[in-house]
Amino acid sequence: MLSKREVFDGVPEEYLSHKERYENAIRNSVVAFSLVRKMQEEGKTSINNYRDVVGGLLGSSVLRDGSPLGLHYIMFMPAILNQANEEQQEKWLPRAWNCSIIGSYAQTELGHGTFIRGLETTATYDAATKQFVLHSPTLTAYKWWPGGLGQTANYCIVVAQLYTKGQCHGIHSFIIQVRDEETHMPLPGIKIGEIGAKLGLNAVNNGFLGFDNYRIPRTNMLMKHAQVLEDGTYVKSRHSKLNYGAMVFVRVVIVFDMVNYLSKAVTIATRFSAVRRQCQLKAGETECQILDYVTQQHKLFVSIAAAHAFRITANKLWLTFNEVNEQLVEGNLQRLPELHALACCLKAVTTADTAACVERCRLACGGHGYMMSSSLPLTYGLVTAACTYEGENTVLLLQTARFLVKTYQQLDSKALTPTVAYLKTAAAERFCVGWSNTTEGIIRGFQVVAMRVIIMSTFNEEVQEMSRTVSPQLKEVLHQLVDLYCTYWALEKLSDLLLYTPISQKEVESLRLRYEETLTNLRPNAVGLVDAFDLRDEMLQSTLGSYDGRVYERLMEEAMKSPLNAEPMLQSTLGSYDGRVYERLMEEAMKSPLNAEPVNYTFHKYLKPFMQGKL
Ligand SMILES: CCCCCCCC/C=C\CCC/C=C/C(=O)SCCNC(=O)CCNC(=O)[C@H](O)C(C)(C)COP(=O)(O)OP(=O)(O)OC[C@H]1O[C@@H](n2cnc3c(N)ncnc32)[C@H](O)[C@@H]1OP(=O)(O)O
Ligand SMILES: Cc1cc2nc3c(=O)[nH]c(=O)nc-3n(C[C@H](O)[C@H](O)[C@H](O)COP(=O)(O)OP(=O)(O)OC[C@H]3O[C@@H](n4cnc5c(N)ncnc54)[C@H](O)[C@@H]3O)c2cc1C
Repeated sequence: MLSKREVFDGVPEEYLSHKERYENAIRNSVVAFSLVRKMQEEGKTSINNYRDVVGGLLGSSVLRDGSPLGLHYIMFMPAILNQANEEQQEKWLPRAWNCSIIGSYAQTELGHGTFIRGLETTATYDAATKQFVLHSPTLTAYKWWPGGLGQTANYCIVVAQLYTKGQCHGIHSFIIQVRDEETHMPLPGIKIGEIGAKLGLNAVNNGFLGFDNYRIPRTNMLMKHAQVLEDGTYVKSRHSKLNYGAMVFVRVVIVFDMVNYLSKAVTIATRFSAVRRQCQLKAGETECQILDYVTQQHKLFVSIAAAHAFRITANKLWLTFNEVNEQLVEGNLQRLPELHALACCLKAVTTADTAACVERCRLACGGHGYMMSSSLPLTYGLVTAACTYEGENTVLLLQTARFLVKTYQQLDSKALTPTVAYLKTAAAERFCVGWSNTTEGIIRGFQVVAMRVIIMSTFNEEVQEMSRTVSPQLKEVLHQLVDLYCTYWALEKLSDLLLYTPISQKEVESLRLRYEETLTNLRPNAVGLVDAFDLRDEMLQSTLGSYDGRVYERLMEEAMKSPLNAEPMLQSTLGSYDGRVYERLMEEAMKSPLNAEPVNYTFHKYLKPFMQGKL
C-alpha cells in the first residue's frame, strides 16, 4: 500500500503545482477506491448500495477537492445501470465495478449544457458495417466538462443525437472507449484533454472530447429504453425522458452531499465561535465568546437547523426515488414527472441554501474564515459548483414550476400525487383564515403562498402574451434602470414594506408585474449598457466576457495552456482564431516539463496497477 509521505511529504495541496495536484489526486484516489474494492470483495458493499461508501469518500479529507475517479461512480456506473440492457450490463458492469475500466459521463458541450435537445455531437448508424459513427461537427460540439476525462478515464458515456436511415431521433447514450487500455493513448479519431483550472474541484480533471468520424459497434448504444436494430430500424422508448434517468439519480444524491458539506461548515464556524473571544459586553469584563452575540447566532443557528432539515428531506427523497424506480420497472410511469420535479426542486434549493450558508459561515469567522487552512473557502468552491452542475438551478426550478402550473391546471380533473396533494386544500379560501405563530401555522402559510404564486404564474403567463413594446432612447433606458432598481429592492424587502407601510396585496401583485416588464424592457439594451462601462478585455481578463464574444475559442485556447494537455499532443486543429494551431500547440508542449512522456506517468505508477488490481 502507498503511504501519503511517499508523494509530497505532506505538503499542503495549496503549495503544489498543477501537475503535482493531479498526481496527488490520482494517488489518493487509487488508495481510497482500493478500499472500496476490498469492501466489495468482503461483501460489505454492493453495486446497489455503494452510494454511502463512495459518497463518504468523495466528501472526505482524503479527496477534499474532488477526485478524477468520482464520475466513474457518480454517473458512469449509474448510467449503465439505468440505461443499458441486461446483456450490456453483464458485459460492462463487472469491469466498471472492479475498476478495470475507468469511465466518465460526457453530455455537456462547449455550446450546450442546459438545452440538451440542442446537443450537436452526432451518432450516425451505418447499417453496412453495423456501426455508429460519432462526430463533432463544430468546436461548440466538443464535449466540455466531463469529470476525469482530461487525463484519467479510458471509457465514457457519451450523449449524442442519434441518426439512422437519414432521420434524427434525438439524444441517446453510448458507451465509448476513448483511450487504449494498455498504453492510455487517445484512440485515433479522438481529441481529448483537460479544460484547465477552475474555481474549485481542481482535483476532478474535467476534460474536453472531440470526435473525428469515430466508429463504435452498434451494441455500444445503451439499449434498455430505445434500440437500433441491425438494419437501422429505430425502436423508440416507452417515455422520451427515460434517457434522462442518470441526471435524476445524481440530483437526488446531491441533496445528501449538501447535508455533508453544510454540517462540516457549520461545525467549523460554531466551534470557532465558541473559542473566539472578541470585545466586552460590559466594560471591565473579560472578552466574551462571539457565540454569545445574537448577530452571530443569527448567522449560524439556521445552518444547524438546515443541515437536519436537509438530511430528513434527502432520506425522504431517496425513498421516493426508489419507489418510483420500482414502479418504472413494472411499466408504471405515473409518478415520473413528480419525481423529476421533486429532484429538480430539492437539488436547486439545497445547493443554493448550502452555498449561502457556507459563505455565511465563512464570514462569521472573520479573517480566519478566509484562510484556506480553515477549509471554508474550499467547501464554498465545492458547494457553489453544485448550483450549476447536474442542471443549472434556475433551469431546474423552472422545471418544477412547469410541473406545479400543470398540476394546478388539472386540479379538478386529476388525482394529485403525494407531494402536491396540499394544493387541493390550499386552494380553498377557508384554508388559511388566520395566522398562527406555530410550525403548523407557518407551513400552512407557505402552502397558501405556494398556491397563490402558482395562480399568479398561471395568470402572468396569460398577461405576458398581451403586450411587449420597447423604445430604447437613452433617457428612457436610464429611467428603466432606476425603475428596475427600485422595484427589485421593494420586492426583496417586501416583508419590511408589509410591516411598516400600507402597501396592499394588489399593489404587490402589480409591483411584480411591473418588475418583469422592466426586465423585458431592458433586455435589448443589456449588452449595450455593459459596453458603456468601457472595460477593455485586458482589464476583464475573462474568456467569457471579452468584447468580441469569441467565448468558445478563448475557452479552448486557455484550456490548451494547461501543462497537462501537452501529453499527448492533440492531432487536430481546435479552431483557433489565427489558425496557427500546430505551431501554438508545439510551443505550449515544449513548455511542459513532461512533454517527453506520451502518457502522464501517473498512469503507469498508479492507475494501471490499480486497474489491474495490483494495488
Ligand atoms: C454515488 C456517489 C455519490 C457521491 C456524491 C457526489 C455528488 C455529486 C458530485 C459531483 C457531480 C458532478 C457531475 C456533474 C455532471 C453533470 O453536470 S452531467 C450534465 C447535467 N446536465 C443537465 O442536468 C442538463 C439540464 N437540462 C435538462 O435536464 C433538460 O434540458 C431540461 C431542462 C429538463 C429540459 O429538457 P427537455 O428540453 O427535453 O424538456 P422540455 O421540452 O422542457 O419538457 C419538459 C418535459 O419533460 C419532462 N422531463 C424533463 N426532464 C425529465 C427527467 N429528467 N425525467 C422525467 N421527465 C423529465 C418534464 O417533466 C416535462 O414534462 P411535461 O411535458 O409533461 O411537462
Ligand atoms: C464543476 C462542474 C462539473 C461538471 N461536470 C460535468 C460532467 O461530468 N459531465 C457533463 O456532461 N457536464 C458537467 N458539467 C456541466 C454542467 O452540467 C453544465 O455546466 C450545466 O448543465 C449548465 O449548463 P451551461 O454551463 O451550458 O450553462 P447555461 O445553460 O448556458 O446557463 C447560463 C445561464 O443561462 C440561463 N439559462 C439557460 N437556459 C435557460 C432557460 N431555458 N431559461 C432561463 N434561463 C436559462 C441559466 O439560468 C444561467 O443563468 C459540470 C459543470 C461544473 C461547473
